[in-house]
Amino acid sequence: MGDLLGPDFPADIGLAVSGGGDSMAMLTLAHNWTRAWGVRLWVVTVDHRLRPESADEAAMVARECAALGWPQATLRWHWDGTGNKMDAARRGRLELIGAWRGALRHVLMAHTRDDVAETFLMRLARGSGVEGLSAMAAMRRVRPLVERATPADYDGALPPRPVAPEDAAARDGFDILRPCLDMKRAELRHYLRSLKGTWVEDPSNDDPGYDRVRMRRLLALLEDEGLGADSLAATAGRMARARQALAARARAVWHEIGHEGSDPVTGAGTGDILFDRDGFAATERDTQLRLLAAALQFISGAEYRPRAAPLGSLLDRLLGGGGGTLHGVEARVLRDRLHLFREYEAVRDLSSDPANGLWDGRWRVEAAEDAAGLTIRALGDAGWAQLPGRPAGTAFAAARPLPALWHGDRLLSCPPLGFGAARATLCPTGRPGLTLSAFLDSH
Ligand SMILES: Nc1ncnc2c1ncn2[C@@H]1O[C@H](COP(=O)(O)OP(=O)(O)OP(=O)(O)O)[C@@H](O)[C@H]1O
Repeated sequence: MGDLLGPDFPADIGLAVSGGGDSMAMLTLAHNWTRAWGVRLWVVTVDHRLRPESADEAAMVARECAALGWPQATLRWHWDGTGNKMDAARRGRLELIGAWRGALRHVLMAHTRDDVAETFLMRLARGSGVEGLSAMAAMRRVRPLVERATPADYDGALPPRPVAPEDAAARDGFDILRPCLDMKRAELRHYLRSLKGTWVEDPSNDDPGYDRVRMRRLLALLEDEGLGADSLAATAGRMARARQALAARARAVWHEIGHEGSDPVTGAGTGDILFDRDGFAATERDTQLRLLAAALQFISGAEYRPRAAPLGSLLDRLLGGGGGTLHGVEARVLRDRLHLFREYEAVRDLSSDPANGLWDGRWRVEAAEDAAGLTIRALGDAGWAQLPGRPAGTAFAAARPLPALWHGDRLLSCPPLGFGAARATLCPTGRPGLTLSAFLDSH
């Protein structure tokens, strides 16, 4: 655990505990560990309210935490009935935990080696490549989705809040740590049983309607044939290392042929990504795809990598001298460069108050004067027409999606083009100062 947290780990650590065997075992392990290290645990349980027993399960976690002496909160989730239920629950859980965690920098989750093996099989069934077959990392950064928010519907204790919204803890999101990745589910259960610990069996873990449950059953059959969770997880681990090597190669190519966030002529920060056309064309296809996928996610802030088929066809079009849009990004060939910028359609209707967090999830815009009555909207056609002159080097199409400060219909400022007195800070995927190079690292 200490290895995962690093040498200067904080005194307060979050723990996501569902009441299932894995996370109850993690709670017990962490409890014993804290004795040696003087760490305080803050436990969170999300009651998804999808099964009648879920409230009792959360209450069981609350009782166990009270007995151990750790503060616990139960956050209630409301499903709006849209999307895939399990996927929606997982996202909703992360959002609620993000709002709950306050100033906590780390939240521990009890994913196990079996989870890695099941995920590997699920991805194999979809024909995934190195990316999808890579084992989940022991640490994953979650970007700040709901800065400064407090969960609306909860019981129990909330961790300390950040002192100011500008605090790094509030700004940079938090890390999910997975200390049980090298442990097997059976080991954790054995550990709990021997300590006479309590846990609940979630009946949906036996529902063959779920892919994961079917893979768990398949894994049990494979295990009998000598192809078990250990070997699958080991391969997934090797895939993760291969993926890191490929990412390192992409980063090296990026440093040779890439240009970030700046207008080719004025140097102003536009958040666009450009590649030298010849250098890009001379790069091997895997790296081209990796760079393109990273650039699309970096610009749009999308949580997921674009799908392989549309990504491949966008790459083919670019290599053939054409362009296209994907993932909320427009890609074009511009003389000797490939130019990727935010798709105007994706931001055309976004309007926000300068005081209200990030515009388009990636721009912080500060007005020079009193911001009352001002809005941030895309420059658009109307803003372009109000610019005092043609911005040197920025094409109309790439300028339209840039953030601008408006007073009604009057354009006051478009900071990325150097027009007006407002200031803008680019925060790709919600993180100020994130570079594509660093993004490729964690990608
Ligand atoms: N409802 C929840 N409330 C709090 N944390 C949760 C919840 N569901 C999952 N988690 C966290 O995410 C981890 C992985 O979730 P997953 O759904 O894969 O759980 P699992 O493998 O069934 O584990 P468990 O037996 O602990 O429920 C859990 O071990 C736990 O740390």
